[in-house]
Amino acid sequence: METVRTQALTRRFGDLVALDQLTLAVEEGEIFGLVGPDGAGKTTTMRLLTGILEPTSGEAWVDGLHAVRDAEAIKDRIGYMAQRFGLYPDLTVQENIDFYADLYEVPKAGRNERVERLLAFSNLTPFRRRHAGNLSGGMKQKLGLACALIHTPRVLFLDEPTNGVDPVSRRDFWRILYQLQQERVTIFVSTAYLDEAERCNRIGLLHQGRLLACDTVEGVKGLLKGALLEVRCESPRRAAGILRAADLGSVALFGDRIHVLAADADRGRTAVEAALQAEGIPALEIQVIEPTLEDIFTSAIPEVALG
Ligand SMILES: Nc1ncnc2c1ncn2[C@@H]1O[C@H](COP(=O)(O)OP(=O)(O)OP(=O)(O)O)[C@@H](O)[C@H]1O
Repeated sequence: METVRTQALTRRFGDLVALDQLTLAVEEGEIFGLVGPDGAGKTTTMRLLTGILEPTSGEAWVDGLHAVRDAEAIKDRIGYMAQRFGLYPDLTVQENIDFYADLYEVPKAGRNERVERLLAFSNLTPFRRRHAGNLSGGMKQKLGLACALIHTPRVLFLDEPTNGVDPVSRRDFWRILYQLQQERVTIFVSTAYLDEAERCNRIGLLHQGRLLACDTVEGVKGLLKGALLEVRCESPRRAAGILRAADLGSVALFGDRIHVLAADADRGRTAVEAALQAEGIPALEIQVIEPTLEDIFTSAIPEVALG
C-alpha cells in the first residue's frame, strides 16, 4: 500500500521554482530518503507533505489523505520533526514529552506507559529530569523524535534529523528508526549526508528542485553510464584541471584522487594517460572503481539528469 504519493508536485516562491514536478510514491513501512544538497528543495517537500505549505500546482496524498483538502487531518496522523524542532530548553526531557502529549491530546489512559516507553526507546530515561537546553546535540534529536512519536503516528517525516550530530549518535538514531520500521511505521527522511542515504530502503535524489533519480541506492548508482576511473598522480589539482580541459568526461577531485567518468574504460584510460603525460604529470595508477553516491552528485549530475 502506498503511504505517500505525489503527482507533479510543484512549489514556486516568486520566480524561484523550489520544487519542480515531483512525482514519487512511498510504500507503507518503507524508509525513504530524500537526498540532496542545501537548497535542493527537501524542506519545501516536507512542508508540502505535512500540510504546512500549499503547492503552486500538483497534488500529494499522505496515508490516503489529500495534502491540501485534508491538511488538518494529516497533522493528527503524522509525526513531523522539522529542522528546528520546537523543544523547550527550560523544560525537562519529561516535561517536553508531556507538553507534546497535551498538544496532541494523547488520552490520559495509557499516557504514562507511552511516555515511559518512549524514554526507554530513545535511551533518555536516565536524563528525564535534565533540562532540554543542557542535552547534547544527539540527545536533543532523540528527544525531538520521542516528542514526534507521542501520538503513535503511522507516518514519520524527519527533516535532516541528524544534521550536525556526531557519527555515534547518528548510528544510535538510525537504530531507533529501524525499530520503528519493524512496527511498520513509514519513514520519510531527508538528508544531505550521502552515507546516511545508504541506510534508506529507497532514495530520491533531489537537485535544484528536480528529482534526478528515484530507486534503491544500488539502482541509483547503476544509472551512471560509462566507466568510473580513479586516477592517482602528482599535483592532483592541476591534473584535474588538465583532464577537464581535455574534455574526456566529467571530472571530480576527491582529496588526492581524481574521478573521471569515461564512456569506455580502456579508451578512457589511454586518453587520461596521454593527456597527463603531455603535461608532464604521469599517472601513477588508474583503476576502474564502483561509483559512490558522491560520484553521482559531484561528477555526474548532468549525465544522470539526461540519462
Ligand atoms: N518561504 C520561502 N520563500 C522564498 N524562498 C524559499 C522559501 N522557502 C524555501 N525557499 C527557497 O527554495 C529553495 C529550496 O529550499 P529548501 O529549504 O526546500 O531546500 P533544502 O533542500 O531543504 O535545503 P536546506 O537543507 O538548506 O534547508 C531554496 O532556494 C530556498 O531559498
